[in-house]
Amino acid sequence: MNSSLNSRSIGVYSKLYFKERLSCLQGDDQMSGYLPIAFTTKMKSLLGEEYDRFISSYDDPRLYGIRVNRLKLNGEAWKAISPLGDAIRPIPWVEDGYYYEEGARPGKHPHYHAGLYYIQEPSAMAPVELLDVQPGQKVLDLCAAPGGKSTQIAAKLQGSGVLVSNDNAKERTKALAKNIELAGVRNAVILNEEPSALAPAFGQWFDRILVDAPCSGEGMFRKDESMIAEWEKHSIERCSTMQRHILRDAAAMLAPGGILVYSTCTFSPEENESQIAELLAELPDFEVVQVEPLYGWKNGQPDWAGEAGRELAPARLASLSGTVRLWPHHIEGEGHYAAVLRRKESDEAAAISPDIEAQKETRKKHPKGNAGATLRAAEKRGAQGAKDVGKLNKAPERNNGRHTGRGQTETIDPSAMWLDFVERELSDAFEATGTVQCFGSRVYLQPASLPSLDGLRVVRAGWYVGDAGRNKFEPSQALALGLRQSEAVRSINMQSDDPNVIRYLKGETLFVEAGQLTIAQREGKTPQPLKGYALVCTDGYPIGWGKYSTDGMLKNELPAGWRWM
Ligand SMILES: C[S@@+](CC[C@H](N)C(=O)[O-])C[C@H]1O[C@@H](n2cnc3c(N)ncnc32)[C@H](O)[C@@H]1O
Repeated sequence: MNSSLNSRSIGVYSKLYFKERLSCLQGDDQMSGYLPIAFTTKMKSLLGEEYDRFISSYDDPRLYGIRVNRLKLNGEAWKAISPLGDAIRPIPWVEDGYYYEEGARPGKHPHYHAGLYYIQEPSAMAPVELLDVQPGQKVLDLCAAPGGKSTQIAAKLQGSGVLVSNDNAKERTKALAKNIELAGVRNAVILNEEPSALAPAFGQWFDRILVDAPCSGEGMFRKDESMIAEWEKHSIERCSTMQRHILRDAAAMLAPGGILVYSTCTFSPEENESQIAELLAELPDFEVVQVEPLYGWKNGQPDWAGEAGRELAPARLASLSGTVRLWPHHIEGEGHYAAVLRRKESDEAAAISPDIEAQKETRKKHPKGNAGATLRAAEKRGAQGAKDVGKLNKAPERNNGRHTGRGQTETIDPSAMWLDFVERELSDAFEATGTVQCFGSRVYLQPASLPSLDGLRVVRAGWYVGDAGRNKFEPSQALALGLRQSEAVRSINMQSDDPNVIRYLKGETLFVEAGQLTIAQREGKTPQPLKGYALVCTDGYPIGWGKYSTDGMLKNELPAGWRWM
């Protein structure tokens, strides 16, 4: 790589260059004319004669993608009920991913509010496809907000196993939680932590880890012009330092034989091949799993790995060609990079001769990224075994006492109230998995076998099913969206083009004939009265709760933050 174009020179890039027109471009509206000169100069040097094709792709219209949520239905079933069904094309690298046309506005359809799909840039769907997630596995999505890839992972898990979704930005975890709940995920835990805090808590616990790293975002310039302005703020050098630390902590949590996918939406080699080369030099028990560059994807570039690459044995350096680059001039999608890494099984690791010298050198240079130390701490903690998550110290217990009227206080047990709700309001089809965990009056179903979350910042300790405050159990929106229609005792279904659906989504009260309610029959139990919670559905998929009263009124229980805007 040309040394005059390293990350330091990018730092010198000045705002004066921003939006300056490149002399070679014609036409006033061309986006390529607004790219930072430091960026285009560097790309020219990297791409050589391919550069012209690359840069003209910035003047192509941006692409729009949608991924059908296979936790709820598959692509064929969705196409059969969706007005978008005829106007979409499959994205070749993702099951049930589709391109849709600009102006289709899938976010403004009731199916969006039922969590039937996630709107996601087509290339951004690639990393999870490479992660090879299988039902039952323990999966960590380390940089997860706003949750596109977490919801994709959850669909691969099909409700079994555990998804731990983490992001260190508190504000962004709100969108993460909402998207996971909208998708109807039952087996996720959402955390708001630095990776260095997670590694000691989990040890080598995960079968699969996704590091969708914060990056300089060069691959998103066409999709989102604001990324160009962000580019200077998140300089390549700053990003690559962050990535190095995140990747080391992630590596410390991968089980032997496990797979870690590292991905970015940027082109800079410092954030891509160099990161992987450094990791390979430092951790001899990690290897690159070769990805076949199908669909117009291109090989990673070992010769772009820079200094880190020179420290690697030739075969390990060459293995970087098995990482992939998604170029906007070769595929219908934005720019991405992905590397699939595997941690060798313990017996394989013992047999390899580590690049010891390279490892020592790298540790000297990046003392904070010392995965070995983190790992030792993690192993120590792992040996303590799982503790009762009820001791989690982030959600202080509220006073759940209530007066009995006899001068005594009776303690309300939120978990008993949940079980009572299950008994009364959910049908025989409902099968709860996980353990009931209560934090204050909030009740969660937590995936079994999770290590202790003590001391961690927990956003959701599992599937948030409801709140037992105010002397009654109120089912959550997350419960509604995670259920199937048949799992509720009472439900009402409306076609998505029924104006009452939008009225409901806007928070209005509906009037419903008793005959429109579906009441589930339960074996050996007296039939439920018409009055009570009803799961409101569109085209057979839940969108929230209503409370039915016998005068035909369906009181709207949709929380304000979930309403149609
Ligand atoms: C590329 S975005 C992730 C997009 C997400 N995977 C998705 O598909 O919706 C990178 C994320 O990394 C988060 N992040 C930045 N530094 C982090 C760190 N040290 N630990 C964990 N997350 C971090 C950012 O807040 C941001 O949400």
